[in-house]
Amino acid sequence: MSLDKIIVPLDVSSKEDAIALVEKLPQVTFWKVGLELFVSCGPEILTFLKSQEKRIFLDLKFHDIPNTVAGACRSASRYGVDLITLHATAGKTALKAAQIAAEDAAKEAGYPVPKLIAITLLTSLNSRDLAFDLKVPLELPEYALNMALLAQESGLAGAVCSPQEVAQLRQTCGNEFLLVCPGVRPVWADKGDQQRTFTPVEALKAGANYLVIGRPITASDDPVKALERIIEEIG
Ligand SMILES: O=c1ccn([C@@H]2O[C@H](COP(=O)(O)O)[C@@H](O)[C@H]2O)c(=O)[nH]1
Repeated sequence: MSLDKIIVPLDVSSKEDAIALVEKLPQVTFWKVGLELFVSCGPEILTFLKSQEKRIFLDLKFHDIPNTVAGACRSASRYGVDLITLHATAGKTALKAAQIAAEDAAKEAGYPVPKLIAITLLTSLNSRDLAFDLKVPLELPEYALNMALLAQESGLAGAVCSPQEVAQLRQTCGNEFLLVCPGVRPVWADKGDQQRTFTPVEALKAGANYLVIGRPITASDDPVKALERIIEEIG
């Protein structure tokens, strides 16, 4: 069912606002907790989501030295979350250490091992940003693919990529590799700061496992209708 493929970010600044959104959209089973909410209310929001039997994408995008990234993934894996993000640019040693730490911690806590997924290149960046600001001498699709392969070679379950790169990553990384796509915009929605977008239908056709769709739903005057419209479009 298409609703199972949609992850909605709780990009709000308080636990009360987050709970109100979860209650407004009871049909959503998979929620994303990102930096804004986690920094303001901490793990309490994870406890709430677990109590509602929701799946949790903990999107804190860890990026640090191997010992620190592994420690963060160890702590995060004790909450029983389903997905955790870290930046592929932390490097192979950090990604491998994070995977081992997550496996050990989840087992100790009695939870299934969360899937670690690596950020390839933020969907708010375009080719110009990559070439001129970040001074990366690779074409954007090649860079994103290299980051995904780095994650795969390090034993991670998947990657976060723009829907525009998902077909290439799916072809190279195979069907078992999880591809989670933010930067998804129905034609009627504002793109905001997202640079590399596809519609929900295009992203799923290209091979995405999950679509992260935030503001088109959560910033809409009627989030319930906006979600229904997206589900209808996906069919
Ligand atoms: O490359 C990335 C990685 C993460 N995100 C996160 O996804 C959502 C997208 O929200 P929208 O409102 O649909 O733009 C947001 O929480 C980001 O932190 C991303 O956009 N791109």
